[in-house]
Amino acid sequence: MKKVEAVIRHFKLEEVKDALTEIGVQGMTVSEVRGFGRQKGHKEQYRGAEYTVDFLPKAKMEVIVPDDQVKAVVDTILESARTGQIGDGKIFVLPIEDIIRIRTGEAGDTAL
Ligand SMILES: Nc1ncnc2c1ncn2[C@@H]1O[C@H](COP(=O)(O)OP(=O)(O)OP(=O)(O)O)[C@@H](O)[C@H]1O
Ligand SMILES: [Mg+2]
Repeated sequence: MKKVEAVIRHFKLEEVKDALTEIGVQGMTVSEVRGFGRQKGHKEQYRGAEYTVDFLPKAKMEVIVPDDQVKAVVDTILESARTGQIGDGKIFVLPIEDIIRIRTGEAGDTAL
């Protein structure tokens, strides 16, 4: 299992969620984050306003999927989150050791 973590633009959240749901993703966690990429200190557009602050608000999406679904998930995020402008975000893929469904105690793949 892998965790696909994507830092994306807020306004893309629904579109990315819908696209991932369509390819069979069963669950996800979303949070509000702030960060910067390689244009640190430069101006970037956010909801029509220009920001010069170091930390820009972004949305972070976390999805745990079986190894054989990682490529489809990454490709889907690439397609649905991209505008082509700087600040589109980034995708991180991390190994996941285990996952346990609290209600039933099921572990591993069956707990996804
Ligand atoms: N190396 C990194 N480590 C952790 N978070 C990062 C890293 N790079 C980017 N991020 C996160 O992703 C968000 C968006 O990054 P961004 O898309 O600006 O990356 P970039 O490398 O500057 O690419 P681009 O040139 O397309 O802007 C940042 O605000 C930050 O939250
Ligand atoms: Mg950037």
